[in-house]
Amino acid sequence: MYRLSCIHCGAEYAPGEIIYTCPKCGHLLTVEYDLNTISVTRDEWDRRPLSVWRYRELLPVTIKPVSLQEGGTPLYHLERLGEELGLPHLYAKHEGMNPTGSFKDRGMTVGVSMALQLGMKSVACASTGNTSASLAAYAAKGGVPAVVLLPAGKVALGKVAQALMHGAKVIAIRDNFDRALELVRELCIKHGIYLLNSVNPYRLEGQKTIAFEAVDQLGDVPDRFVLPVGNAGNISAAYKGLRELEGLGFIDRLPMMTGIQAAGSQPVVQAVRGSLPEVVPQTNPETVATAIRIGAPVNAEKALTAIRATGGTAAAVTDEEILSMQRDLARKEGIGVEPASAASVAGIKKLVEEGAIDRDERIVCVVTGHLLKDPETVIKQCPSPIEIEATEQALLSVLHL
Ligand SMILES: Cc1ncc(COP(=O)(O)O)c(C=O)c1O
Ligand SMILES: N[C@@H](CCOP(=O)(O)O)C(=O)O
Repeated sequence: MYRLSCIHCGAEYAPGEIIYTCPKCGHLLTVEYDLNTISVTRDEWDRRPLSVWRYRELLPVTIKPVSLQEGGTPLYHLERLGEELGLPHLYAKHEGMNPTGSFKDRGMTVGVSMALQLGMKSVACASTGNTSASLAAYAAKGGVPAVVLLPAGKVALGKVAQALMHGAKVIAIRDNFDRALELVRELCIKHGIYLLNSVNPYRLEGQKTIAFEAVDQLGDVPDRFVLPVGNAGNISAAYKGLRELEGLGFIDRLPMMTGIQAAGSQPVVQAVRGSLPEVVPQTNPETVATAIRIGAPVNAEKALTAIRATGGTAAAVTDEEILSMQRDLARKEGIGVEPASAASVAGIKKLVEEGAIDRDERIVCVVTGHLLKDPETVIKQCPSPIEIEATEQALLSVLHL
């Protein structure tokens, strides 16, 4: 049993209402379960395969879900990087291993299922790339048409390719992501299209399962949970999920929620570090990590609560620090991620250098999207392949043998 409730004024709404913010005060909504009526045990969950749907008692979907087998992603112990940083308990949860290569699939399996459950006939989103790739795939699976709005020229190649190939109507606007989101919100409200950005509280329900899985894989609550922050939905979702586990008595403490942004796009970091009551939007965000090139995060209010209520923190990393960590993850750990994803681990490195982290902490960094999402940024950082004549002599010569 669940209802929608406003995170600000507490007004409650029936689950079937197609609303994204509180009609009374305009603030964000959340899905609230009556935890007393949830009778599942941790043992029951443990007997099911690791996946978003292992946790179905804490998800709002009552129909057969639109699924591409999302979740169940690996949790890697970063042994080499951890040793270099003096962090023996450093882990990465590789969300790039989801069906379309990012954590968005956890949200979309729930979001597109809810679209069908609520009788919606079409779906839409604005995107820096991954949301559109995921929505396009899940809409295809669910048999609903999808419209996606992208900031022209600022979306990584792999993501555009996915949205196009899965058959979404792809529209590139001559402005940034924040404007695309404003436009698509208006479009959806005026034309009865189901909005599947993270302002949709049901979509975030799927994303909270990243934290559930991490706790199950680690066998305990990490001391710190680190996420790259763009629109700030993921950090909010993870915190909400962990609160629910606490409410059910499955865990007895919360990790320090830690958000990492790019130096050129860091409104949440500025609010946290400046102890501001709310996030001040940034008008011209810029970073090589295009996935988190977002100046006006819609979930800022939820994210600030997550960070502040858990004694967490936020940090900004430069593009060079992001790319350097992308290379380190690839070359020292064999983990291929896109730039925004490397930001979480780069942020931990920075916090270690600042002396802000206890080295014995058990730290889970969420690495959010796959290396192949943004091949152009990869190619720019690497030497070209060595082209030779097809002879043994030429081969031995370039190998200095
Ligand atoms: C790869 C990647 N990492 C991180 C983020 C940031 O997540 P959020 O917007 O939930 O803060 C996004 C998109 O939002 C993303 O695509
Ligand atoms: N990085 C995101 C930006 C949109 O965020 P959302 O969580 O509100 O959908 C993307 O991949 O588009």
